[in-house]
Amino acid sequence: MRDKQAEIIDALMVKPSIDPKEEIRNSVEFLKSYLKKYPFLKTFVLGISGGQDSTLTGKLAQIAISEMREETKDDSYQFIAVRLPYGTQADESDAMDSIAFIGADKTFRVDIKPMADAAMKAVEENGLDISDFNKGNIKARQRMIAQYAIAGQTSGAVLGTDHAAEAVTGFYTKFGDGAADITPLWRLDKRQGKAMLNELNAPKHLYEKTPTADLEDDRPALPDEVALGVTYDDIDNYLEGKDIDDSAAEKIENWYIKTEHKRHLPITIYDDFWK
Ligand SMILES: NC(=O)c1ccc[n+]([C@@H]2O[C@H](COP(=O)([O-])OP(=O)(O)OC[C@H]3O[C@@H](n4cnc5c(N)ncnc54)[C@H](O)[C@@H]3O)[C@@H](O)[C@H]2O)c1
Ligand SMILES: Nc1ncnc2c1ncn2[C@@H]1O[C@H](COP(=O)(O)O)[C@@H](O)[C@H]1O
Ligand SMILES: O=P(O)(O)OP(=O)(O)O
Ligand SMILES: [Mg+2]
Repeated sequence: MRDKQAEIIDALMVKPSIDPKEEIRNSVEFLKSYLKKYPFLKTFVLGISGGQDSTLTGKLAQIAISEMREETKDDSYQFIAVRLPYGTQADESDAMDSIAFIGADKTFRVDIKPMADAAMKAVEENGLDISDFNKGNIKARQRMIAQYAIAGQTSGAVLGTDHAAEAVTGFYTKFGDGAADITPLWRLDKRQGKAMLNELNAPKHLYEKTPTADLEDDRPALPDEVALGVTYDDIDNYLEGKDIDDSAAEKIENWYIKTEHKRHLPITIYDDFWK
């Protein structure tokens, strides 16, 4: 194994293989133990896009919340699924299938288009042209603003969907979808998440679909693998300690090094990870 590969696997705590049933239970118990530690927290809030990661995170959260309700007889424990389209969303039906599979207690819908467009316009009044790529990150941050507003009103915690196969390349918007209170998938790679959804009898089309951040107007539904220049198969094999092509391994390591700043809180004078 490459030295950097061993370092990354250690940092992201990825296992070479998992028992899906066991990891489902670990995640649910983790979420429940957090609610028990902080009893003022009554809801989990999560954006549901219709993709693999939010489907899995949402299902785990709903199981945890349902068990809490059952065990405590406190009906204020609720899972809140949040639809966050930018105007219309081409794969809206997948998002609705995901919410139906999760069996979400509540579903809210916030169209982020007016607020994202207003933020763009207000910044552009300073003579700056915001690129379509940068606008994509504004959309991701507006989604997180909406989720925190809902959590603030419902004694909630915001869940994030970050997992090892995204964390390794820093493939998320800093303080956008990268901002959350609890990340139940952290440690898992993409195929391990798929195996857990299979175990949970999720509709196959929700975890066999092509992963996309779908943030750009000019390149709708751009596959993550095209944006990254490396496949999730390679990323998963790398994270599971297997040998992959040197060129793919180098790409992954370059992404990891370039995005190190995203895996830390704001840098202070005492930090030295970047030196
Ligand atoms: N999960 C997903 O699929 C998903 C979701 C959202 C975004 N994305 C992708 O993630 C990427 C996000 O773009 P990005 O990474 O350019 O934007 P970003 O906003 O996440 O990070 C860039 C910002 O980080 C800061 N920064 C950059 N280098 C730094 C450094 N060395 N030290 C400290 N701060 C630094 C700067 O403020 C810069 O504007 C895009 O490719 C987008 O498509 C993927
Ligand atoms: N369109 C969306 N509606 C609700 N929630 C969304 C939407 N797009 C993204 N999200 C949330 O952000 C994370 C990260 O998305 P990526 O597809 O990985 O970029 C996603 O899991 C949702 O929670
Ligand atoms: O985060 P999601 O749910 O949108 O999944 P994916 O990243 O696979 O699109
Ligand atoms: Mg997605």
